[in-house]
Amino acid sequence: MNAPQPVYKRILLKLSGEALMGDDAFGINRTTIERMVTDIAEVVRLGVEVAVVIGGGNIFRGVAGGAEGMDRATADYMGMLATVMNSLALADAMDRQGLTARVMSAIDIQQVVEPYVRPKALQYLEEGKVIVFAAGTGNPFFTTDTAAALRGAEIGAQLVLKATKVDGVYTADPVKDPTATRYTQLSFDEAMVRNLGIMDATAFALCRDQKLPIRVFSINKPGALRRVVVGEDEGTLVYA
Ligand SMILES: Nc1ncnc2c1ncn2[C@@H]1O[C@H](COP(=O)(O)OP(=O)(O)O)[C@@H](O)[C@H]1O
Ligand SMILES: O=c1ccn([C@@H]2O[C@H](COP(=O)(O)OP(=O)(O)O)[C@@H](O)[C@H]2O)c(=O)[nH]1
Repeated sequence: MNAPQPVYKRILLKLSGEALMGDDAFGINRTTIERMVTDIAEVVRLGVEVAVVIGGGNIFRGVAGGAEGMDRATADYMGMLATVMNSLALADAMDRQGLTARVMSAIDIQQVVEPYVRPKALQYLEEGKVIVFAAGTGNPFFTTDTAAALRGAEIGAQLVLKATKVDGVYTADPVKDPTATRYTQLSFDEAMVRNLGIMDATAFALCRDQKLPIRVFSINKPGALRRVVVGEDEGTLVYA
């Protein structure tokens, strides 16, 4: 029997910063990042064009305790810099596994990474390189989930994949409410009306307006990314 073929040509993968910690209390866990890259390499080798947006919650978050008493915009810029660090680590791990990765930053930091230039990003994707979008949207008061929606729409991705600690969207936060049940699929309107905390409303609204579906799935489930890419039922689909 032939191996299943990908149903998407181009995807935008959002990796939670916190997931990079693995079981550590802070920072980047080597085994975890290598496992994530192995999963990404598998779908790249299926011929899928992959762009990644990575969060920064494992290092710094503008709204977290460590930022209490700080100016919000300043704290958010620190959060964006945290995503640059994660992006460098991720791209390095990709290069070590034989992928060609390019980091593009939404804020100017040219000695470290190249700036985000849309035509250049499209060219890299066509060449089979993996892009890591750093520094979120480049604006305070936003999140990397919104950056994933924005970049996903800009590069013409067919799907945004949100890889996170939970295995889908639940009726309530499953970490806090053990009676919560998982949706197989739901509409953006439903997700927003029910105020489901899995993603912020800005990200949901942008994807809804652009008719860009999102699939939420577990980052800890080996092979889950490949299953999503070949169209198997995995996690939760949020659709317009
Ligand atoms: N309705 C919900 N369904 C699933 N997860 C939810 C829901 N509401 C809140 N969450 C929380 O959202 C988190 C996933 O978002 P993510 O951005 O990856 O995490 P973080 O913000 O911690 O980096 C999950 O760990 C989960 O606890
Ligand atoms: O467009 C953006 C993206 C991120 N951030 C800041 O960067 C932090 C880390 O990103 P995020 O919380 O989205 O990471 P994740 O939850 O995925 O780990 C956020 O808390 C914000 O402070 C920001 O200001 N603008």
